[in-house]
Amino acid sequence: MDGGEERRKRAVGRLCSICHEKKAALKRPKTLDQICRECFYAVFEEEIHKVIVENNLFKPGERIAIGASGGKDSTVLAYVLSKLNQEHNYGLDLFLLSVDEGITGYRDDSLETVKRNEIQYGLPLKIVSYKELYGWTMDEIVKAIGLKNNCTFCGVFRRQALDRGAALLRTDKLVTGHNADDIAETVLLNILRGDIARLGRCTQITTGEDGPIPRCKPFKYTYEKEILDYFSTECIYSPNAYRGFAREFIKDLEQIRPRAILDIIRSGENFRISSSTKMPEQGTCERCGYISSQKFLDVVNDKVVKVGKDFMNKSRAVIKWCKACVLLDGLNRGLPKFGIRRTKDSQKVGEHRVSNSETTVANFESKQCGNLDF
Ligand SMILES: Nc1ncnc2c1ncn2[C@@H]1O[C@H](COP(=O)(O)OP(=O)(O)OP(=O)(O)O)[C@@H](O)[C@H]1O
Repeated sequence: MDGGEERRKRAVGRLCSICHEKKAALKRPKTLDQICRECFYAVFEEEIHKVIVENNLFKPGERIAIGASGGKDSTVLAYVLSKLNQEHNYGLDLFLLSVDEGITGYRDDSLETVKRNEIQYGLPLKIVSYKELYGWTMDEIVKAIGLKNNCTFCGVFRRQALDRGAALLRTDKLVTGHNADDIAETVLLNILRGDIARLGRCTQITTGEDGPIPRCKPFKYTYEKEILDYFSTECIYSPNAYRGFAREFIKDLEQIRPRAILDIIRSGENFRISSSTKMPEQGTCERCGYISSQKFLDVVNDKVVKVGKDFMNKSRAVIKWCKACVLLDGLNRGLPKFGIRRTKDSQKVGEHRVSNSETTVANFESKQCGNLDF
């Protein structure tokens, strides 16, 4: 093609800026390049491969659980990861891991998608359910607690359920389909909540290396818009989640300036956390015995106890419980708001205190749908 012909085709504004042959089918939000579908698939997969290699996400021989919700992100992740694993000989053993929260009309539908993916991609599937792990479905929890705080239960239980499922599969890592938009939203939410500890963690591509199972986000730099194979299913129990407002805000910013999503992630990455900032404790829950990478709560009869204080001079024993156990205990005792309600005693940002006649819990954070630190 001579220069004049090429310019003419470009002037039409419809030719793929990569192959210069086919009609452009979409405009990439990151680069604003107009490209054809075939080139899009190729660059999309190539970028994920680059992220995996440059960040040393996997080692040959590792067993990897893919958090498979049946939504668009994790479905695309399962497909792309199994493709790249074969094409580039990563040498990974891949598994689909699904958590059934027990949400009728939502997760039961998307689990059908995961079951289809099991067959299509030839990846073994493990499903763990809230009912079998905690004795409650989300439908039952919502009946007990209402719609306001149910996202806290769902987020805390899901996080632990994924860890437990990954342990059952004996996997070395868990990957999730969190994308660039999710991470930008989380950066904003953590800033809005003044949660510096989580802000530091939420932009890391791999987290929890000191916990039960490291988690990776291969889609950290991938725009939601570009994650195709779309199965848009918004959770029926989270219509008003605070995260939704952050999401809308990010979408508005993206309209004005498509790079805004990557810029917010970069801002989060560049925040420096002061060495005096107190980070959440990690360890083993003394109730369920499960290692948790989440913040632990100190529970003492009738006493307000702050995490990290010296307990030697206290007369009664301190029990360290993970968040899932505190929430579950509240549910089982008919106190569904236990571990959630904010009281006027709470003074620090993000510190919630819940009291009843037996127990007092400090430093407990109520969060809306989606963990703020994944
Ligand atoms: N029930 C679940 N079972 C297994 N993994 C899950 C489940 N829910 C969420 N995940 C994992 O966490 C990631 C982020 O979940 P989130 O609920 O934010 O959904 P999302 O951004 O809509 O992603 P998706 O489109 O994959 O559902 C998912 O991509 C998936 O890897």
